[in-house]
Amino acid sequence: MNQTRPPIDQRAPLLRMSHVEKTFRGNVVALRDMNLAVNQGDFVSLLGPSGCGKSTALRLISGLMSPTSGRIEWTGGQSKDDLGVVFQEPTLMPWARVVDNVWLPFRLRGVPYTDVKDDVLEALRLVGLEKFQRAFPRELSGGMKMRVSIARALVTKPRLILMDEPFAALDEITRHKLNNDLLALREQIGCTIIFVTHSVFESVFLSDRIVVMAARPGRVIREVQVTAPYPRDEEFRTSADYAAHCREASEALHDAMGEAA
Ligand SMILES: Nc1ncnc2c1ncn2[C@@H]1O[C@H](COP(=O)(O)OP(=O)(O)OP(=O)(O)O)[C@@H](O)[C@H]1O
Repeated sequence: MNQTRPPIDQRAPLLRMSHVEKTFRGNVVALRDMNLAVNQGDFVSLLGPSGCGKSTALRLISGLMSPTSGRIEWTGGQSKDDLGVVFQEPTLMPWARVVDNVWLPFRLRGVPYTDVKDDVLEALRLVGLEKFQRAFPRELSGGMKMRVSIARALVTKPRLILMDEPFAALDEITRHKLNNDLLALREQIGCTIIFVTHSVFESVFLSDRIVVMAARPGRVIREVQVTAPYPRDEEFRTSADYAAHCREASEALHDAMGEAA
């Protein structure tokens, strides 16, 4: 099913971080006065130098950690079905078949496989792996393992998918392919994504909003909107519009690095 997304300035609010601070033991201020509003259907990239708090922001949103101060609020409150998470490593269970890895979020909630078989197979179809449902992770390439991880994140149809540098460890060609496929997937299911990356090129290709962060303390210093329409394909990757957005995001990143103490 293809989803139509409202224009970027007309989307309904989903999540808001207001004046969030996170201080770790030893007085490490990972984030200070972090403000971020995410709306339904957004593809937001968090782009910034190493140590600027991108992963900390994701962990706070996921509820794995609590902020030292400030608020993180979900429209309509948060439930356990609201989040899917994809990490840099696919984190699959090596002893379990693909289909059982994707069933995991349901299994953890005590939902039998037979109740959600259609959802599991649909998630595998969306990532192009329906023929590999009986395979074990060791039989798959790095890109295929990442697709399983993405299928597991979206199988419960979460309101928000968090992706922490999911393609950083993959070769360039696989990464481009997965970037293309992720956008196609988003067109089909209309999900909202927060995507952490170090790569200006990847952030411009994927996102409609790039939130540029600076370090020490981690905070948002600028937002770049990528106004190019979707679907985006190889033609966009070689266009003047893409190059112009990459330049704008690079300059913002350069400023962010200059702002680090
Ligand atoms: N559990 C922790 N205890 C202490 N300090 C931490 C902890 N987690 C993160 N930090 C510190 O907080 C800061 C932000 O870390 P974080 O991993 O969020 O940055 P990042 O932007 O995701 O970095 P990278 O791009 O290198 O993954 C860093 O200075 C890091 O050392």
